[in-house]
Amino acid sequence: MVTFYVGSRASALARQQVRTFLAPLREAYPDVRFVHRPLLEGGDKDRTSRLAAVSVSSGGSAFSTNQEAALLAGAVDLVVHSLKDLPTANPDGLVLLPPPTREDVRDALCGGTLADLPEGATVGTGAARRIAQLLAVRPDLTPVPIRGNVPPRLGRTKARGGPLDSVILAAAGLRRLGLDDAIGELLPLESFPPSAGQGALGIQVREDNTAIREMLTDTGCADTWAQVRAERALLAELHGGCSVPVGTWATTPGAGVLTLLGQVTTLDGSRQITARATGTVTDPECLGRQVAAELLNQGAEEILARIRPAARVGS
Ligand SMILES: NCc1[nH]cc(CCC(=O)O)c1CC(=O)O
Repeated sequence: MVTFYVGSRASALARQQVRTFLAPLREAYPDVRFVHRPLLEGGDKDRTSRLAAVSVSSGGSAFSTNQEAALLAGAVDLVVHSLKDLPTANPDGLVLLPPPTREDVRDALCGGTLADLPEGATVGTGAARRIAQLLAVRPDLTPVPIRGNVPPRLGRTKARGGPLDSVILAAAGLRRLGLDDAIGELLPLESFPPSAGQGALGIQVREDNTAIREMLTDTGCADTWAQVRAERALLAELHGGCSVPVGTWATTPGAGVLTLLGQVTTLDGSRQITARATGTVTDPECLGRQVAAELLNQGAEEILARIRPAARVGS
């Protein structure tokens, strides 16, 4: 019997994402054994994992470098990431495969609605993009930096006994964890375009692992794949990671059409640049570069250059 080892972070969300990803595969390949090997990342302190010591010095994301090292070392055959946590620079020897259909791409306000929050209300989010977008529509609100996994972040709201009026979280994570009832408002995509790849899984394998690549050739969603490639190409062109105030949202309305919205906002929300274009699903990177170029034409570099050294917190 063939066994494939599947890596992911050890959080509840990551475990749920692996279950969701593996369910159809387990059904389609009853003779293959899929073994989940959760692996703690970055700030995680689990000493029991024999893989926790493996690390790469590629300067990658705190959410993904251990996973990538485990893949390269052959300790796992495949890693299920949250795509938006994966840097756009691809480590040598690893490739991304088309992921399953993406979850809800929107950000969610938990604890009221934007219109109902009183003047000066606190909104928990550490993400530069979310802070900037929030202040662009409600400059009176008070962003409060929060970090950590989804459930403890949600626990910071007054509704759940915490100190904050509200928090912003990705709808995808909330839905995957069955926490949809905490959503007060799904933020409109035109003013709150998400992080590149939000709501999608990042399915990463070794480039030379033909067995698993063959098995997974037909399991991905072509529309999701075109969308996230365009979004990531836009982000890469702006040299952005997960810590810059860049929002991007691609759609595939049908007939091979791909649309892409890009948005860059100053951290205080006072200036916002938006660009959009339409292309084809056959060349998502071209569309991403085109929209990025339009943003740069409108002055995006000036905004990003000012923010880059200061921005540290992801999402
Ligand atoms: N940066 C943390 C992170 N990475 C992926 C998700 C949620 C799931 C997703 O967007 O795919 C989250 C939490 C959040 O932003 O609320």
